[in-house]
Amino acid sequence: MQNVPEFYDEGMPCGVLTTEPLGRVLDYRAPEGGCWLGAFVQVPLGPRRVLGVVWGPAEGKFDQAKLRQIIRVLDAAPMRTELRDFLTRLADYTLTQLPMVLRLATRVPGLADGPVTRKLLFRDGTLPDRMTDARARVIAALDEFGGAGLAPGELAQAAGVGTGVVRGLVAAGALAERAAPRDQPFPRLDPTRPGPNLSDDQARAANALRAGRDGYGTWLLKGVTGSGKTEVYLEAVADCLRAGRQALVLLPEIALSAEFLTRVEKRFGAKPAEWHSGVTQAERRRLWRMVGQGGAQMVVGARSALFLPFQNLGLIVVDEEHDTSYKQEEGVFYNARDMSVLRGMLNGAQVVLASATPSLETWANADAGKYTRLDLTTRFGPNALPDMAAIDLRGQDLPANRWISPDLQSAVTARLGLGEQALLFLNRRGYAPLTVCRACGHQVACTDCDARMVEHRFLERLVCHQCGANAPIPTKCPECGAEDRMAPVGPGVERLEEETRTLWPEARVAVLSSDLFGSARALKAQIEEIAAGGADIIIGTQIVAKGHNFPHLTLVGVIDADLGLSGSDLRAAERVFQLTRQVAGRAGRADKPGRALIQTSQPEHPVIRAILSGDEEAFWQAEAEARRALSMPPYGRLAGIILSGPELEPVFALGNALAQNDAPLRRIGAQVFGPAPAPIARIRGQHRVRLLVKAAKGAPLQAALRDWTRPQKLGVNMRLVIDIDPQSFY
Ligand SMILES: Nc1ncnc2c1ncn2[C@@H]1O[C@H](COP(=O)(O)OP(=O)(O)OP(=O)(O)O)[C@@H](O)[C@H]1O
Ligand SMILES: [Zn+2]
Repeated sequence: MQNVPEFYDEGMPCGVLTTEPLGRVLDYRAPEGGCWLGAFVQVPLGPRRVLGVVWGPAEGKFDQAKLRQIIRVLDAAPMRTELRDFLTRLADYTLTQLPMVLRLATRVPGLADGPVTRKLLFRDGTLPDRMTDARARVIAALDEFGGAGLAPGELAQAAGVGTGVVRGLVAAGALAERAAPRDQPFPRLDPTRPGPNLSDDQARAANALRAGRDGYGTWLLKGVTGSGKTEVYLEAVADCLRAGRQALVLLPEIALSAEFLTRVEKRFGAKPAEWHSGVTQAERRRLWRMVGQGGAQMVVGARSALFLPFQNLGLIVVDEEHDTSYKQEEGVFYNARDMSVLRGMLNGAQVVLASATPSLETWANADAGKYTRLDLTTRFGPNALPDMAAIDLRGQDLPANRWISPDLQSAVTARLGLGEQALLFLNRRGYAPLTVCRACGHQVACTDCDARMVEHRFLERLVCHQCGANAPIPTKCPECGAEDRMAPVGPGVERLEEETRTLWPEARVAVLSSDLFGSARALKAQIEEIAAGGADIIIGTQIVAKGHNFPHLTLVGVIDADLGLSGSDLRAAERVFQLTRQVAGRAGRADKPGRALIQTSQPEHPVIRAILSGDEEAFWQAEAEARRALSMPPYGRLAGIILSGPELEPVFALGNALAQNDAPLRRIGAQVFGPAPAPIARIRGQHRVRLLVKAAKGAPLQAALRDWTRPQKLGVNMRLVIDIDPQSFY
């Protein structure tokens, strides 16, 4: 964007990108007082007022005399060039309309509100004649906030006193009330505070990051579970803050992680700003404005934090970078991990991808020298990695409807005897994955989806995991009408809990599954209670694998390691490897050694062998070879095409038309596979058909896909979605 005017005087034509799906920039006249390039504005569109951003010069395609005027400039820092470039590049890469992407960057409550002030309390220099403990706490709380004001209620809460104490200080003249902007800066983090003493490995990694902090570069920080990756990247955060720049740390399941916030507070003296769905609207508005003005130094967030309007972003950390939740699979299909690298490049910021079990994509980029790899090979402190062993289920005497083998049972009993915790891992929510009629064999399925209904005994309902529909648990077969012959088949965590309570009636059992808690807050509280020793046996789905520290936990039992292996998914092996090693890595993180027992019917399977041997490099080498041989990602490129609509036939016809008119793809040497019914052929009543496009790594895939799909007309209510670099194939 060269030679673009930075400011538009009143009446000057300029181009505005709105969040309406129009597919182009519209021309308007600059408002009274003019406007900056990048300004957030309100513009008239037909009879409505819509949100937009001043994107550049007017396109000049309209009658300039008839241009309407921008209604007003919103009270927010103009969007910076880097962010506008980022949104444009992301839209091009993901083949999404730019307005859809702009929506991701403006999803904040109260953006259109005018400047709002409220009454806040500030220190007035004097101290009251009569000091009490409570009063001292209030003064200290305000000082800790670094000169910013607080509302009376917030101040009382921060100090842990009643509002009467605060009112008393106002009356005594020690606090003054002043009108101040509603959104106040976040407490200052102090990056000059000394960090912990680092191990040699950690210090080496931290120094390498320090040497590269002055511009763009991507690092893979690969450290075994419990090696202290967090401490290493917090050093990079400290360097970034010292340089006066802002840091962003992306975490999966940030809403569940109080521990991370406490660690930051211990390191820098204040908590970072948080951005995720569990944060109140008022806090989201405050954060969004403050990152734009430099009033927030460090943000911890979910993937959407990548779209925040940072004033001067110097570092992006993607923790647990292999985590599948970084891929958004609705609306705009993007991978926050890959897009972090793009944003880092455009911002001249350092990017750190951290994981014990990196994705093969990242491993390969490090292998090819595009990313710099840093290794932490041992756990921090005296602890070793857990000892791992398989339990061969073929040799175990397991009665019907039982999943805990005798070997695993005695191992758990032994740990409980020592007062330690055990974790049983099963990646299946609910009570039983199938409800089957014993008379006719009928399996209860969702009426709107191609999916079996999952029994949730906690809810006393059958639930569809695709669309969330639910129904009572039938006593009579909906197919043959037989009474009382419906039976649950297979285990889910709720059923495993039942078995656990039978085997260890005295033990305190905690089940961690996202659907068992009414709120993220309740789930977070349960996680903290477990960490404090408030349970003997923990039963969990994949949420337990994500970076938690449970100091009393010394034994991990994986109930069914074969669960993900049979899938035809490109990444099935990689996923099983990552998840199992991550879960195992929860054991023995404090002073007592840990052990992980893996129940499997195929202990000779190469993936199971790789999990047990701990020879991770050999695993990645073998995976890399297999993918290279097939030119599959990361050594080739894929795009998924998902067609859907209320009637199957026109959806399939569209798929066939695409497959037959594949010249634009052939021109770049790409191949198209399909159409085929999607593995889940119907969701919410919509029939789904897939095609898969495969291209060589350097091929101009996006341009070809655009040329290929553009001529096709979609019927009523039909959808065509392109998923670049697909992660799931359902
Ligand atoms: N230099 C250090 N000084 C003191 N304690 C440390 C240090 N490094 C790590 N620790 C402690 O070791 C534990 C593990 O560290 P951390 O959680 O950072 O590991 P990790 O590599 O992120 O693990 P995972 O990948 O399993 O989540 C934590 O309790 C942390 O406080
Ligand atoms: Zn359904």
